[in-house]
Amino acid sequence: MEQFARWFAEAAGEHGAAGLPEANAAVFATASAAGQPSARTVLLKGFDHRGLVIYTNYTSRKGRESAENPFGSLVFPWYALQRQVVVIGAVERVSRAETERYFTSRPRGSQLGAWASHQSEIIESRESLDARAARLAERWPPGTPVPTPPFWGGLRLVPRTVEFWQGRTDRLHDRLRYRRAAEGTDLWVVERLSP
Ligand SMILES: Cc1cc2nc3c(=O)[nH]c(=O)nc-3n(C[C@H](O)[C@H](O)[C@H](O)COP(=O)(O)O)c2cc1C
Ligand SMILES: Cc1ncc(COP(=O)(O)O)c(CN)c1O
Repeated sequence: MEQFARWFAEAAGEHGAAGLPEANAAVFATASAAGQPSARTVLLKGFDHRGLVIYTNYTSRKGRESAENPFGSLVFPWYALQRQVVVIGAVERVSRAETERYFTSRPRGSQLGAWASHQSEIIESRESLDARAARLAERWPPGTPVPTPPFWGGLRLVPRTVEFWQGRTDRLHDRLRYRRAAEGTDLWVVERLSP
């Protein structure tokens, strides 16, 4: 994760350089128990030695798939830097305390939005969504804290491999894959892959 932190800081412009817009946007892939894949963009909200954390609705497709088949992948497409990071690993839920800390930090509108959205379900119309949001805004008027929905929270991708791709001339790119030496350890084997 130290190497990830270096590249993430460069992408986000934490060294005074101009950062990429939405450097924390990544494509998150999951698969059903039957092995059917699905992918969507999410925002990375934190990372440390334990893994990478995103927040979502647990009843969404990604939430359901990562519960029935607890593996996933995150791809960071930092095109302007000719870089890509691909993380593959196990997916677990973050603790309730960690989710609540994050949910409380979100703008009130987003908090109400999380309650209003039965994410990934078919809805009748935009109006029905707006009407539900309006009812919820009355339930928790300004000044009242919005509780964390029980169906909403963090997912942590615990990396097994992290591949750092750096574009180079003639399609002879650098690809360095960090592979965990053994599950549960923080020892990594670095292997160079053919571009
Ligand atoms: C830039 C961007 C960032 C997004 N970030 C998130 C996110 O952090 N969490 C989330 O649940 N959905 C996020 N979305 C919406 C998802 O891409 C997706 O539409 C939604 O989560 C439903 O996915 P699912 O039905 O595959 O579970 C984001 C979309 C975009 C375009
Ligand atoms: C539905 C949804 N949930 C969660 C997020 C994560 O970002 P935030 O917590 O900053 O809203 C996003 C970001 N686009 C989103 O669209």
